[in-house]
Parts: sequence; C-alpha cells; structure tokens
Amino acid sequence: MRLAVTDPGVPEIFHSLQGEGVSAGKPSVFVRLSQCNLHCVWCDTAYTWNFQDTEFQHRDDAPSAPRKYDRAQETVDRTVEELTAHLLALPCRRIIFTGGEPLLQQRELGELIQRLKEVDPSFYIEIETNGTIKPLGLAAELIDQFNVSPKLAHSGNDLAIRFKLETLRFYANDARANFKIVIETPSDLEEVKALVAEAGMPASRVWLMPEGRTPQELHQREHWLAEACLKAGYNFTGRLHIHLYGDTRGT
Ligand SMILES: Nc1nc2[nH]cc(C(=O)O)c2c(=O)[nH]1
Ligand code: SF4
Ligand SMILES: [Mg+2]
Repeated sequence: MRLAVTDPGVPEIFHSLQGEGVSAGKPSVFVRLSQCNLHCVWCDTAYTWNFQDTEFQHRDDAPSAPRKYDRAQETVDRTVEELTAHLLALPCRRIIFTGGEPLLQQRELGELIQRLKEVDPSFYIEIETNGTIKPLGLAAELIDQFNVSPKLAHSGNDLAIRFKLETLRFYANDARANFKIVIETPSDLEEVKALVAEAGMPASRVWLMPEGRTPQELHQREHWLAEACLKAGYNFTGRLHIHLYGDTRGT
C-alpha cells in the first residue's frame, strides 16, 4: 500500500486524539494513505497528491511558483503484512485510515482490516473519505465507521468529480456513515442544506466543521458556525488537533 510520510521513508502512522467529528477526543492510531482523486484548494495534506508532475492548483501556490511535492520523497510503500504487524504492535485498537483518499486503495485496505480483526476482533476501524467512492467487498463489510466529507464549491473541484449523488445516497442509507462538511463562509449553509436534502442525509448524522489550518482561522469561524449549527439542527465539530498541535504532520 502507498502511504504518506512524516519524514522521508517514515510512514505517517501516529497515535493521537481524533480531532474531528463524531469520535472527536478518542485516542486513535492514524494511518495516512497517499493519493487523492480530489484536489481541494485548502487541503491540509496536499503532500498526498500535489506532486511535481501535476497541474493542480492550491492556495499555498505563489503566483510564479506552485507549491509542488516530490512523489518519491513524499510516499513510501508497505505490504499488507508489514502494516498488520506494525498496527498490532501499537497500544490502541481504534484505527483511522485517512489520506488523501484511502478508498483508492480499498482492496488492500479490506485485506489489512480482515487480518487485524482476525487477530483481535476488538479493532474498531474508522475511515476518512471524501464521499466520491463506494466501499466494496471486504472494505464495505469490515469498516465500522465512515467519516464522509463531501466537498462544496469552495473546494475548487469541478462538480462532476466532487459530487457523486448515488454514492452519497449510499452513505446516507448506511447508519455507519456520518457526514463532516467543511465550511468557509456563512453563505455555504445554503449549499449544505441543498446537499443534505438531495442526498437524504439525516441532520443528526451531519457535522459542520470550520475550514482552517491555524487556531486563529478556526477561531474566526467557530462562533458563527456554532450558531448556524444550532439554528439548522446540525452537529458542530472543531479541529481539536489544530488547537493542540497546529498544522503538523503526524499529529
Ligand atoms: N488528530 C487528528 N485528527 C484527525 N481527524 C481527521 C484527520 C485527517 O487528517 O483526516 C486528522 C488528523 O490529521 N489528526
Ligand atoms: S478530498 Fe481531502 S485529501 Fe483530497 S484534496 Fe480534498 S481535503 Fe485533501
Ligand atoms: Mg488532517
């Protein structure tokens, strides 16, 4: 499987508190897989996809110098066997596969989860996914919780690649899925309401989260977003890890 790295050659696997959404505050092991099928302008893990041979644009780009990452330096490959051994040795059974988009590697991911649960059925598996890819096979069967984060227009992705109605309806009909939508401005609320209605997401399984990669940016949005959640009946989530550690790999 292809993973992101904290340092060249070191896979980004780390023990931290889940910072976002329904399980916020829970001790977890994160496994960050490389590669994404979307290219959000504000993505905080652009080192999983914004490689030198691509044309993608990101907010961090300087006008004449796009911020691009070296694919070889930013990725590392590990077999399912190696990852199984690595995760079994860690003192935490809540595993969160994130990325990038982890379902791009769902066949191997399913095998990895199967091996983990064979050894220890108490493993609890969350996945952070952008909601454009349906889980299949072992992944569909064995993932305990889908944290689905559909992207709005402000992400900069074309509608055709970021919005897959049938896939969102699939998640809306699966009680293991909850939705975590990144919000930038109060005007995003109308887009959220239309999305929630069209996909049939129950409001009780919808979390709104401020966009921000610094405590200051988050703070600016938290107050009006909390009010908006109260008014519309959605859940609110901050980004605990940004307040605790800043925008740092491996946290
Ligand atoms: N602590 C912590 N919580 C997180 N929840 C979702 C994360 C992600 O990057 O997907 C994340 C992350 O990177 N760190
Ligand atoms: S879907 Fe997630 S990982 Fe992919 S570009 Fe958007 S924010 Fe980044
Ligand atoms: Mg993150």
